[in-house]
Amino acid sequence: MTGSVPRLPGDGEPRLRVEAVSKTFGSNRALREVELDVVPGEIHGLVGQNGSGKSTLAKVLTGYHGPDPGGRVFVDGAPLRLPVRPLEARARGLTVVHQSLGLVNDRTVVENLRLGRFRARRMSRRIHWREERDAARAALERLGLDVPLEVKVGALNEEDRATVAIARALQDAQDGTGVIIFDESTRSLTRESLEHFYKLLDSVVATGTSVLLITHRLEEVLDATDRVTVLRDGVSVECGLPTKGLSEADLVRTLLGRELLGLAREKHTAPAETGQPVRIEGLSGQVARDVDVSVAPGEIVGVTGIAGSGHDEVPYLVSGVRKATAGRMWLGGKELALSKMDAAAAIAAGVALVPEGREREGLALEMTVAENVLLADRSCRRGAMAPRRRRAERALVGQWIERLDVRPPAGDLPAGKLSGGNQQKVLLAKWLATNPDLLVLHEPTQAVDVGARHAIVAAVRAAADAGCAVLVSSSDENELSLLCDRVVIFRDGAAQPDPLDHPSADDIVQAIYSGGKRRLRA
Ligand SMILES: Nc1ncnc2c1ncn2[C@@H]1O[C@H](COP(=O)(O)OP(=O)(O)OP(=O)(O)O)[C@@H](O)[C@H]1O
Repeated sequence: MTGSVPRLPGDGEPRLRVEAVSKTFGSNRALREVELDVVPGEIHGLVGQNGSGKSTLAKVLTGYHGPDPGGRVFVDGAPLRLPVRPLEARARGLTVVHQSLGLVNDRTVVENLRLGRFRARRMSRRIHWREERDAARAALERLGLDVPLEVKVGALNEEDRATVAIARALQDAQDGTGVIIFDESTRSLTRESLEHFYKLLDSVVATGTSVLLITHRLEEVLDATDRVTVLRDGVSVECGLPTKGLSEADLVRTLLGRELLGLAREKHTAPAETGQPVRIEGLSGQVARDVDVSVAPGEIVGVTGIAGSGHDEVPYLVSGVRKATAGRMWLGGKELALSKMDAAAAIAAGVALVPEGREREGLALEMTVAENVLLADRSCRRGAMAPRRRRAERALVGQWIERLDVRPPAGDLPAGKLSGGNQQKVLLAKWLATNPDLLVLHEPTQAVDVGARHAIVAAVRAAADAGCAVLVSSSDENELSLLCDRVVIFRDGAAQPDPLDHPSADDIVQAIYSGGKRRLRA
């Protein structure tokens, strides 16, 4: 099937054609003669395991990385000079929207829309704000939407943020031209704004502009895209496979090159013999109020809700990263006042937090994978003679790399050189290696591929089985269903009574909305 390109929405010249593009970093060949063909007016998925080369391809196409000699890229039939010049790519309508939508929160909507495009007056070099506002308004009008131009982006709701990001990417393309690449941009969108996002994409592709969507959410690929290209170890093993009629199992098989074992589909059951539970009582923060949750050793408890319901505040309040306004926690026979506890005190008490957004929090990107894994491990800093200690450390790092399938499996590589999903695995390894009493996870599998998700689920379950209490805050019902013994639903800051016992993903969505699960595209 490789290379055969069944074209879907529009015929004629592909909007974007990639031929034999390769990229090598040192001894690592991240892309190997990749082929890709995006036709006018389609949403085209690009999927692959962590480290398979998706972001590298997006970065080559927008000029961040120069490719190896030999490849070719065409936009609307005409060749694009390689290495790509970013301004030239933009002028040809090829733009990228990065993870987390790439917005600057403390800038206004008009500044975000026009950043990098401001036209200064010839003599005074001052920005002509009226023209900039007109251009920004026109960009939003193309989507048929109105967002206040002078408001700071950080103050917008998620739907408006998504609108601004798409309008910004769209403004350089004439109607019916151009390709917008979304590099895991839907990762941090909530369930509600995801629906809005896909409606906007439908209106974008209806004009003939095309979309290349990079994502790990396979259900999203099957729901929202017309065709999909699959990268495996830098090779495009499927090019433009129609998604209609494709099952998730087929897609997983193509992506991994093997069947996925059913391990993660089995329910986790907390061991019957447990010690004292971790009890959290009267926890309040900015949104969360008067929350009581208890997690027994060996148990995995999830917290979830719609955006703004307070569940995503819980990990940071119980780990001392944000100060609670009230609340107490009983852990390992000790009582802790959560309004006084800081992060160092939480770590000393046996709490480990794996936050979301690994680039910002938790990983030292310039340090090696091994150094990161060992950074928080209290046992490694003590005792033994240097050579013995070094051997023990090497063995420990090797075990974690193997257990979580970190790729490439090289402890001496700077963490910043790993792909996004592999960084997530290193961050998890770093905290699992501390053998915490309470492991707190926020969106633990957000950036990881389907195979790595299973490795992470298995590692978290193993920690629970060894007696750790696990608290997971997540907006992903599939993840919660795979992991959790119980799930607590949050509404308006309050934890609802009667947690769901071993719920399915649909049970969770239903409990959150008291309604059915909706498809992303009609
Ligand atoms: N700047 C860099 N220097 C060295 N190696 C790199 C660099 N960027 C990426 N790589 C390597 O290139 C390969 C592809 O990485 P890339 O980030 O493109 O993967 P990805 O498919 O986007 O993964 P993920 O889904 O985890 O984001 C990986 O082996 C990665 O370690």
